[in-house]
Amino acid sequence: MIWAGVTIIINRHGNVVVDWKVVSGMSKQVIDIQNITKKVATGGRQTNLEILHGVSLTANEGEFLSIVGPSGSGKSTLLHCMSGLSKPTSGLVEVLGVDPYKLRPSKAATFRRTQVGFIFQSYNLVPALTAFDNIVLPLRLAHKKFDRDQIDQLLKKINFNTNPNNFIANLSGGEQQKVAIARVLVSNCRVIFADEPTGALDSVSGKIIFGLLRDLTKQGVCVVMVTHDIEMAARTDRAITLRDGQLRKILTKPNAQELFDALNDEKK
Ligand SMILES: Nc1ncnc2c1ncn2[C@@H]1O[C@H](COP(=O)(O)OP(=O)(O)OP(=O)(O)O)[C@@H](O)[C@H]1O
Repeated sequence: MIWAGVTIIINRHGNVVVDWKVVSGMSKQVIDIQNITKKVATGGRQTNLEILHGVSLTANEGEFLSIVGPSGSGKSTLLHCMSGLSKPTSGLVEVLGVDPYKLRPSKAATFRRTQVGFIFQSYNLVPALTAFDNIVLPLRLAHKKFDRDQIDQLLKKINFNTNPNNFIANLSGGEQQKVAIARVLVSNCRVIFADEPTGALDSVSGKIIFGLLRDLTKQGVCVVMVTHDIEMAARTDRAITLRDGQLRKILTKPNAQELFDALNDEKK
């Protein structure tokens, strides 16, 4: 059904999915996932656990999208499937017009290095390198030039108040998270997937990081962020709620109360 420029889809679980692809005057669609499921093998038994049950979603350039939901609802799994890191069991994924699961390994590596950025819950830093070398690693791999002063300025901006020549093991959790964020901020990618990017940060640093991600969206970058922080999700353009591996609600320009109610309703 197409209504007022928006496609409304009822998926096989009876959930309403809003497809913004055709909204008039909106910017270009950069993420399109259709009806994805994800099953994983569990334990020693030959049984599969289905974590995602037919999730469909699109996002546009310059859009800040948040994914909220209770622990274990499938947020990280969805982000990994969307971003090309974990192939869904079924369904379609397109990022920047490309199905990342159909790329040859070398092309997939280039795509991940140059077009999309990831801020992982577990930071995914290289322990044998310093903070600075971790930040510039993707740039070096892509043979891109970088300006040391600009990186130092960025580190100052995000309150990274320790020596960037320190090795990762000698940094606090929050400092490691800032390194992971800085690595993505300098990469000039067009889509950023962030899994609880401010989870280990003090509230001032969290606000600064959110502001920097918001600035990137103003330059056309699409940011997809998993978060437990309702106040932060309330400052994104669109929030989706997930429960038991299903997309439940899509809230455009949500406010904190709406989000709280949406998550609380799900518990009833
Ligand atoms: N490889 C796996 N094998 C077995 N179970 C898994 C696997 N990956 C995820 N799960 C389970 O799937 C569910 C969803 O996990 P996921 O990490 O996506 O949830 P989440 O919403 O991101 O949780 P949180 O908010 O706690 O980070 C959880 O119950 C988790 O234990």
